[in-house]
Amino acid sequence: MAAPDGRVVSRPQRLGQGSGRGPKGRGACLHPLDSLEQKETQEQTPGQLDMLRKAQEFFQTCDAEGKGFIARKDMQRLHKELPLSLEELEDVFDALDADGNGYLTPEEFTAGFSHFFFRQNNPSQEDAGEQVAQRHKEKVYQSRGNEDLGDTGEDEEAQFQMLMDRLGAQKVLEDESDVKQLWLQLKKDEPHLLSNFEDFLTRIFSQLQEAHEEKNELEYALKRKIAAYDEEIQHLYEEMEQQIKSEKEQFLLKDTERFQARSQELEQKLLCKEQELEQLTQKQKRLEGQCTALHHDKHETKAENTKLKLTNQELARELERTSWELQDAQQQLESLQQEACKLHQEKEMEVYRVTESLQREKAGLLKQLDFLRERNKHLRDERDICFQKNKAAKANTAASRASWKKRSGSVIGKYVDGRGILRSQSEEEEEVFSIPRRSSLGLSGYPLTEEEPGTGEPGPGGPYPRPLRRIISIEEDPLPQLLDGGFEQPLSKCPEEEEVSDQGAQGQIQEAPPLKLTPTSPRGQPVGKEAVCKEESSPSAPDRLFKIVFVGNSAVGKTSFLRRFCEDRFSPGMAATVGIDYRVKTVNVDDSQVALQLWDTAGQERYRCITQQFFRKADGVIVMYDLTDKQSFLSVRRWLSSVEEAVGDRVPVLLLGNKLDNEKEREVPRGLGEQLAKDNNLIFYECSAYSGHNTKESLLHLARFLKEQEDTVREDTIQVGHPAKKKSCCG
Ligand SMILES: Nc1nc2c(ncn2[C@@H]2O[C@H](COP(=O)(O)OP(=O)(O)OP(=O)(O)O)[C@@H](O)[C@H]2O)c(=O)[nH]1
Ligand SMILES: [Ca+2]
Ligand SMILES: [Mg+2]
Repeated sequence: MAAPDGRVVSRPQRLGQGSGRGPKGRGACLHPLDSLEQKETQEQTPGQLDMLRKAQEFFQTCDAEGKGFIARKDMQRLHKELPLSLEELEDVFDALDADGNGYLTPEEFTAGFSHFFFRQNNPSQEDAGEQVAQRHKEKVYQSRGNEDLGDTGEDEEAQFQMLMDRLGAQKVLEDESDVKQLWLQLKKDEPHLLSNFEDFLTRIFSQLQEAHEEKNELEYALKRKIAAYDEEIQHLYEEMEQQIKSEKEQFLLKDTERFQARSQELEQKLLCKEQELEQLTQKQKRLEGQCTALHHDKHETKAENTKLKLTNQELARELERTSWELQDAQQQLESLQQEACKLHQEKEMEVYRVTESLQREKAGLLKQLDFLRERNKHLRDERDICFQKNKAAKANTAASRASWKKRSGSVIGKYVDGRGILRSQSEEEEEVFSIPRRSSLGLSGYPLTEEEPGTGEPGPGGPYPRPLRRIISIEEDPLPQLLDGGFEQPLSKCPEEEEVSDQGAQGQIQEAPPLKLTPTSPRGQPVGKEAVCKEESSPSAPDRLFKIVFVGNSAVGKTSFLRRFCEDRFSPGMAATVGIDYRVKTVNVDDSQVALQLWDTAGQERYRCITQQFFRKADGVIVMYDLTDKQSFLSVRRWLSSVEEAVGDRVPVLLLGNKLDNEKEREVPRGLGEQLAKDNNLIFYECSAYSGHNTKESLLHLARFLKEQEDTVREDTIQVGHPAKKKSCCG
């Protein structure tokens, strides 16, 4: 080991000696050498390391500037220091520049150093150097074989490794074993061929090296290309990324915009909804408030209701109690009213009686007075005549006197019942009628037949007993004595009148035929004051009497009408009727005498209850209204119902519209009266008491109707024995 070490070491020493600048350049380039050293330490043997160190020193000498590589001019600078020409240095550089790129890396330099160094030292005898080396090698092998066989193998191994290193086989050969075996074989068997083999190997490896480097270059180019491609791809990728990013951004922008628009829209909607919600909430709150208020009200109302109910119940109880009390009170009141009414009626009747009596008395007295005056005059005349006439006429005068006594009895019986007035009227009258005067009360038209039975005086109506003084009502016949069989001489046959008639003084009164007795008739024959009615006095006594009641409002003209009918005259400014009055009038109806007892009632309200009582026994009723006074017409219905109330509908009714003469002031059209009459089945006339229009016609119509009705009843009673039906009076 020492020998190869020494030899290998010697060559660098020489080189170092030759250059003499080893230590100087050594410190200039440490770094690449350090890396080399490390590598070499791992792979190279110590001899090789030594040589490598030498090579490195030389490399640093060449690379004076410490660039890390040696350029061609660096090598040419060694021309002065080395015993080599410029061309030779050029050749060395070219030989060392294995990859031919124009500069030498430390690896290239180190690899080619040894070989070239030896050839440099022996440029003319290259083979000789090789031979020397060969010999040296052989010597090494021999010494090894001789000294230690084990050491020989190792040496050979080292030699081979060196060769391999020199050739740079590690870079191109993976398995060195075949080459090694062949080398060993050749060394053993043909050592002279070894150098050839080594040359061959050198060439091979050099070519291989070249190929390898080419490959590396290609690889490098490829790598660069790949890098470029990669770069391009990267670029493209980046571009694409950029594009994608921008697209994405654009999309995002659009999306965002859309989203924003949408969100704005939604926000708007939300706002709207929120407002609506707010409104609704407010509404709800309001409603809730109302609800609460209502609830509260309801409660209050309920409470109030309950209270009211209780109050109501209390009130109802009170009402019931009160109504009971009221009923009691009413009953009491009713009884009191009835009592009062009764009292009132009694009082009224009393008043009426008194009034009537007074009136009648007055009227009777007046009439009596008239009559007596007449009689007085007549008697005076008679007396004068008597005195003047001779005695021959005396008998005649006596007869006349007897006759007077008899008539005057009847006549005075009618009018006079011993009235004191007569005396006061005239002394002569008193002389003539020396009758005791009595006061008498009665209705007007009452035939005053009352007479003291004890009076010796042959008074009027002498033969009858004097009846009790009383009020005549329609229910009683006012002249019963006249209808008596005992009464033989009716008023109409009064000798006075006869005489007057004879004498032609009055001339109007006709002698009535002898009274016919009609026992079948329930009615007496009336001889009322109006029987003296001159014009209407019928030739014969009436064979029937009808009582007719006259009603109607005050001032419609009832009294005027009766006056017109009975006396055929009209006096304006009549006083209102007081109580009740009556007149009798005999009329001729279909050849029979009918006496009409006409009851004139007072229309004033206060006499109504009296009037009412007169309906009951009436045969007919006349209801009168004033056709110039609407109110009187409107009252007709009330009058009709009063009549109906008292007698039902069995009595015929004559409806009269009076004052036809005053057409200007008419207020009730004729049609209304007609309609009312038609509706109530009445006889109807419009008349005038003033002009006398329709006064007789209307009453005759009623009288005829009553007569016919009575005839029918009579016939029915006799023939069939059934009650007759009421005839319709109108039409
Ligand atoms: N123009 C005119 N006036 C009349 C007529 N009939 C009566 N009068 C007047 O009417 C007024 C009342 O007449 P009366 O006959 O007293 O009336 P009454 O219906 O009897 O009245 P009471 O007795 O109160 O019920 C008097 O002034 C009459 O002159 C008539 O036909 N024509
Ligand atoms: Ca090179
Ligand atoms: Mg009257």
